[in-house]
Amino acid sequence: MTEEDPLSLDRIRNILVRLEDTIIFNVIERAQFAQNPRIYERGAFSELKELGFEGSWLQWFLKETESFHAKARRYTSPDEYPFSSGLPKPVLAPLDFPKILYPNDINVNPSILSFYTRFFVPRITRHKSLSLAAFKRSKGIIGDAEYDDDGNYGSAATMDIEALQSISKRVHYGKFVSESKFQAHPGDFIPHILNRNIPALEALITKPEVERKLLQRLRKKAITYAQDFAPSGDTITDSHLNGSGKVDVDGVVELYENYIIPLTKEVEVEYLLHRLDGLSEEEIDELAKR
Ligand SMILES: C=C(O[C@@H]1C=C(C(=O)O)C=C[C@H]1O)C(=O)O
Repeated sequence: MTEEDPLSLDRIRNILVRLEDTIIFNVIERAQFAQNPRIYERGAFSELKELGFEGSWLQWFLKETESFHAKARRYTSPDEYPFSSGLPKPVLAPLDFPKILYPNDINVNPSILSFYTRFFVPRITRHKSLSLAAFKRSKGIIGDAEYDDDGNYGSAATMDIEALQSISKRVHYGKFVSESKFQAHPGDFIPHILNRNIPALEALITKPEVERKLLQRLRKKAITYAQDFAPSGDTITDSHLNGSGKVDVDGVVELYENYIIPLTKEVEVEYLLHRLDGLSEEEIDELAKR
């Protein structure tokens, strides 16, 4: 609310760079626990059914957490999106945010939640799940009981929520990126919006060099953050190389390359497809001349 130019593309990109650190550290924190697949299964906890909640442990954690955040007006901010529906109204009047984004109801959190629980959590917790299985075997526990579950349901779900919220913020920032690019060259976008030419819009918003540099920077960050720095200042262990690092470096890079970046671009294009909704032909012509 205090930025001179809230739609500066450089400023928006700097926010995306900072969110890389947040996402990596949230992934490191989640990777300290086993997969605990039970917390993602709907109806797996009879205790929740007795409370009248039919979803998964994580969905219950999300609903309870986001209900409080909704009362505290978190979701009146244009860069915060809930995963749950049916949330209570804020107890405070919404802040008078400047109207930076064009009105829209784009929320891709259902896709983020599905990808995160089905593909990403098993990937980043693999190391911890395997070491847990080895420990259980040493105690004579074999078969399915060896794997995946260390009972840290509350800690794992808490870390999941932090990771999901940071990924959601990052992906939905695609709206600010799109508004910035649209306002810089509306005439480039308008014909393709009117023709709903999605490939042309994708080509206009895609910046391969920005993506290439991002993935390079991300790998360096993940390797650095994954290292265990000896307390006495001895040589740094290359734990990320022998697989015992605090984070799956390839997993973080692939998360961005195969999911976060493509989904961000889907949000950018979806936002553009609705950027002219409700405008008259004269208003669109005026925009095209700018
Ligand atoms: C976010 C932008 O738009 C696109 C998406 C990117 C991403 O998700 O990291 C990077 C570059 C672009 O292809 C941008 O131009 O900065």
